[in-house]
Amino acid sequence: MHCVRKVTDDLYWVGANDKRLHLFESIHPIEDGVSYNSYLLMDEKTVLFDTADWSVGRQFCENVEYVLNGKPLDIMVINHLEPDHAASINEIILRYPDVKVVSTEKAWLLMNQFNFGVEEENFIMVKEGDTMKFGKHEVTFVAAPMVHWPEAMVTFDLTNGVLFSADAFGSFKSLDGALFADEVDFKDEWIDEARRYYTNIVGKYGPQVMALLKKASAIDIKMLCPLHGPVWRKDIPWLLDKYIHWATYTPEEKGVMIVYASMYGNTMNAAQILAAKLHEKGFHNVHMYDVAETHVSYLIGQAFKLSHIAILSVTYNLNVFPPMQNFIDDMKRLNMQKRVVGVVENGSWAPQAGTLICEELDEMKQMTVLNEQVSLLSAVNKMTADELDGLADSIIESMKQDY
Ligand SMILES: Cc1cc2nc3c(=O)[nH]c(=O)nc-3n(C[C@H](O)[C@H](O)[C@H](O)COP(=O)(O)O)c2cc1C
Repeated sequence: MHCVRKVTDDLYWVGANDKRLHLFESIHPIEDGVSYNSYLLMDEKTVLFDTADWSVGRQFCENVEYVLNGKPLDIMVINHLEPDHAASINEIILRYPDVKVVSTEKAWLLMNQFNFGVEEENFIMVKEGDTMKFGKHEVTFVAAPMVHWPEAMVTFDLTNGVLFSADAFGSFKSLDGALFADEVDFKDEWIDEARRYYTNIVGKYGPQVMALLKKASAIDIKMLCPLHGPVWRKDIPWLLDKYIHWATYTPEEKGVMIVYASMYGNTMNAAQILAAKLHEKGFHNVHMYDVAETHVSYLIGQAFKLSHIAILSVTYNLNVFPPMQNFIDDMKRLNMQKRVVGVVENGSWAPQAGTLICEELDEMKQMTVLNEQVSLLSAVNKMTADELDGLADSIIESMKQDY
C-alpha cells in the first residue's frame, strides 16, 4: 500500500524508510534507521526528483504510481547519482519508458558505469544556471560538486522557493510518518544524528559545502527538501548556521570530549580523574568515550561539535592502540581542524603513544596541542595525578579563547 505525504499543494514525498539496515554505506551504524526521500511534482509535466535505494524500491514505486494516478511520468531529475538515491532509476524507466532523465554530464557517465539503463536519446544534460519549465513551476540547476559526489547538483524551484538539496541538509533516522523538521523535536532528538550524518559523509568537503552555501545565500529558500531526513520549512537559518560551523570546522560549543583507550582500566582511571577535575573546577560540558566501545562515527560527530578533545591512549606494540589510531586517522581523513587537544599516554615499559599522537596532530590544520602532556607508567600515581590536575587547568584556561 502506498505511503506518501504532501509537501506542498502539488509536490509529494514519495520516499520510504529503511529500519532494518544495520550499517549505512556498510560502515556507519544507523540504530534509528534512515529515510530515502524522493519527491514527485504534479505540474503540467510530472517530475520525479531522484529515486530511492533498491531496498525500498517496492514501496517507492507504489508511491509514485499512486500519486501519478494514471498519468505518465514525464521527467526524472537526478540530483545525486549515488545508488542509495539512484538505484531505482532502472525500474522507473522500465515502468515509464518515455521518461526523460535530467542531470549533469558527470552523472551521465556514472549512470552508464552503474548500468542504470538510461538511453542517450532520453537523457537531457544540464549545467549550472540552466532552467526548465514544467508548467507553473520553473526550476534552475545549481552545481554542487563533492556534496558529496562529483556529479551532484541541487535544483531550485524558482516558483515556490523549494530547494531539492540532494545530500546536503540530510540526516540519519527514519521519518516514521513525520515529514517536516517542525513535526519532530529536531533540536533535541535529531541534531546529533544530523551532525553524525553530515560529518561522516560530507565532513571532508567543507570548502565545497561552503561554496554551495554561498550560492544558497543568493536565493530565497522557502523550503529544503533533502534526500534523507525531514523537510525544512521553518527555522532554515538555524540549520544553515549549523552547516556553516561544520563546513568551516568551527566548534559549536566550548566543551571537552574525553576519549580513552584502556586495556586494564588504568588509562580509563586517568580519564575519570581528568573529568572529575574539570567538574570540580566548575567546567561541566564534559563527555567521555571508551574508544573501543564507541563506533568511530559517533566520535567524529562529537569532535565536530566540541572545542576540546582529550586523547588518552595506551601504547600497544610500540604503537597507538588500534581503535584510537582509527579515530585519529578518521579525523585526518575528514579534514578535522581547529581543535585544542590534550594528550595522555600510558605504557608499561616503553610509552610511545603520546609522541605518535602528537606527530599525527601536527599533520592536521590548526590543532593546538596543550603543553601539559601526561605520561603514565602503567597506573596513575601521585605525581601524574597532579599532572592531570595541571592538564585540567590548562584546558579550562584555553577555553578563554574565542571560538
Ligand atoms: C598487547 C599489548 C601490547 C603492549 N605494548 C606496549 C608497548 O609497546 N609499550 C608499552 O610501554 N606498553 C605496552 N603495553 C602495556 C600497555 O600500555 C598497558 O596496558 C598499560 O601500560 C596499562 O594501561 P591500561 O590499564 O589502561 O591498559 C602493551 C600491552 C598489551 C596488552
